[in-house]
Amino acid sequence: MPPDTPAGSHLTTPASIRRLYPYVRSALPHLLGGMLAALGASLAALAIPRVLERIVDGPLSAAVGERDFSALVWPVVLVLALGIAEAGLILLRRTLVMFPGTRVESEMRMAMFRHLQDLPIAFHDRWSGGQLLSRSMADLGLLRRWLVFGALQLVVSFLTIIVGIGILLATAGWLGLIYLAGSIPVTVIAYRFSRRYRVIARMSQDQSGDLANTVEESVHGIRVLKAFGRGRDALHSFTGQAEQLRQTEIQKANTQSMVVVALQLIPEVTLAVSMVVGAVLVADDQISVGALAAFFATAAVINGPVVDLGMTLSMTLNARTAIDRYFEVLETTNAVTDPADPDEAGTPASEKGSHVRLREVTFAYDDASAPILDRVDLELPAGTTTALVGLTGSGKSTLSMLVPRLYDVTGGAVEIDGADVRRLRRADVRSAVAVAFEDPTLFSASIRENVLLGVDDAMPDEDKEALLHESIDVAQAAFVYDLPEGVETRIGEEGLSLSGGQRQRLALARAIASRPRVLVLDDPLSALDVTTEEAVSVRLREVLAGTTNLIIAHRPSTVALADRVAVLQQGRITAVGTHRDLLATDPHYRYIISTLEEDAADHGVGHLPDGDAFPDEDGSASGAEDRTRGARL
Ligand SMILES: Nc1ncnc2c1ncn2[C@@H]1O[C@H](COP(=O)(O)OP(=O)(O)OP(=O)(O)O)[C@@H](O)[C@H]1O
Repeated sequence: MPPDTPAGSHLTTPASIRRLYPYVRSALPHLLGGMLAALGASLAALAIPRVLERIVDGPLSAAVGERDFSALVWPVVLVLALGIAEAGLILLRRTLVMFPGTRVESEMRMAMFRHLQDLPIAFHDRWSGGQLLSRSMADLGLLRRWLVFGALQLVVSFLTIIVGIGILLATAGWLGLIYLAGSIPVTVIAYRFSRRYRVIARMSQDQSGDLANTVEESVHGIRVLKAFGRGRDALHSFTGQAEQLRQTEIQKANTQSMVVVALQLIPEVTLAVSMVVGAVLVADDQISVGALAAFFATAAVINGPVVDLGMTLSMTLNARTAIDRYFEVLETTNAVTDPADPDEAGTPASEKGSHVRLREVTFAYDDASAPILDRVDLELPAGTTTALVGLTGSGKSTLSMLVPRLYDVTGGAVEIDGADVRRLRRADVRSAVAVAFEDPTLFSASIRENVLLGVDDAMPDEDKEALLHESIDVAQAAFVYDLPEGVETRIGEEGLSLSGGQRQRLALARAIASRPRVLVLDDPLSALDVTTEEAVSVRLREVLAGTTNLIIAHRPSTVALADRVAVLQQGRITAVGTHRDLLATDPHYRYIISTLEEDAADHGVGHLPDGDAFPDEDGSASGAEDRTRGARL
């Protein structure tokens, strides 16, 4: 969810808009050119009445009297030229601003995407996808339309009104003053409208973000909704939100309509009053007929921007809301950053991977009152495999995410080869540590691209090819060769066209392919059937032997992959040892294992592999005896 007090809401509209400067800087010459063209068009429109005045007071009366129209030719040509110039300048304005407008939109969108990629997981925990989607798509589209049309229109309208009233005051005396008086209620109405509309515009754009989020969640979770027959409930909740948005839009339209009506009415009333006063002034010979005609023609030119003011202002306020919403994301500071003077990544402790140490690590989520991890001490010697076990919700996944610095510790330190991960470049940490998450997310790309995601782009193609097939082989994901285009097959959105076990094996292949010095596997075999699990385990053991591994285990068979086990209980590591020792000495471990065994038995998976067993510290197998004890306890 976005923050409660939106950043930028305290700013005035000009101050909020000024934040666009870095993005529109390069487009400013074009935008200013467009503005000058629009202004030129307005001036041309304002000049036409002046020519009309001369025609009416001069050649027209003579021409009508003498039926000789030759004196009208040049004035008419001038009016025509002014009209053509106005049209040409409008065209020039559109041409000048169109291209830079789309460029600004696209650059702002890319900046947002870059920032979203950079922001830590803690940010994404708080913000919904729909809100981010609507800010990077709908809001920026709105902003572009305002930049190429609304912003220019606002400035040009404002200047046209000022210059037009100035002309009226200078040329039409009392009539000019009447028009000026009419502009006072216009200003008051426009000001009150702006205050009210701004609040509704914000509400509407936030609600459409929430609606986008509901659509995204329902589409994402369509299987669950269908399976539980909850489609109707989802529709009901969607309808509620859509109705709320509709009501806000109606409120918005009503507010806009009222101001449009007022802004239409006031100039008309002003003109009616002016007509009466003008007739009296002409009758008293205080002004000429030509001057009266010029007054009405000028007033007609000014009335256009006045009547459009409601639309121009609402566009500007919508754009201001879009700017606020955009910068709320963009101005979110990243707490997980590269240090200004990063240390060089330490030399790996051994050829078999890095030495990882969690030193007095404490961690609390942003919105949590109590820490999840409390002064955790854990060492992962190079080349070893440690299984992390604990009851559900004990903080295993949380701990695993501290190693690649997806979150920063709130106390203590995570060290890789003696270096605090916060002192290293994030790219160095992430190339040293690979993670396969419990929920294997795959991208809408080919199998090859998904598996080689973490592989250095500079690696020669033939090495990449070998790595791809080796990783697929280790993860027992040979099913990919049977897909229509083998490893080039594109998998659907987030890999939904694959089964859970297939996705999990590809995620495992991806983690293995990046050849990390530290491999973190969050319950890597949870979606596999017994046979596949055994096959993967056999091959995985070979890979694990060459790196430092932390495996979160929810099945006894996953524990069996490890040399040693660490027990997480109430935010602390309470015991570390071999499975055998812990079974003998640690009651909480015995309890966990018996729970895991029961779960495994209930689901017919996760049994200890045949002919294999928990290795002892010296690598020897502890055998069936332990399994029996584990199961019994
Ligand atoms: N993003 C988050 N924001 C706030 N709290 C969270 C977040 N993620 C997890 N938690 C909380 O942290 C605690 C530990 O969660 P975690 O997922 O690390 O446990 P776990 O041991 O991996 O659980 P499981 O075995 O069920 O996967 C839980 O109480 C959970 O509610």
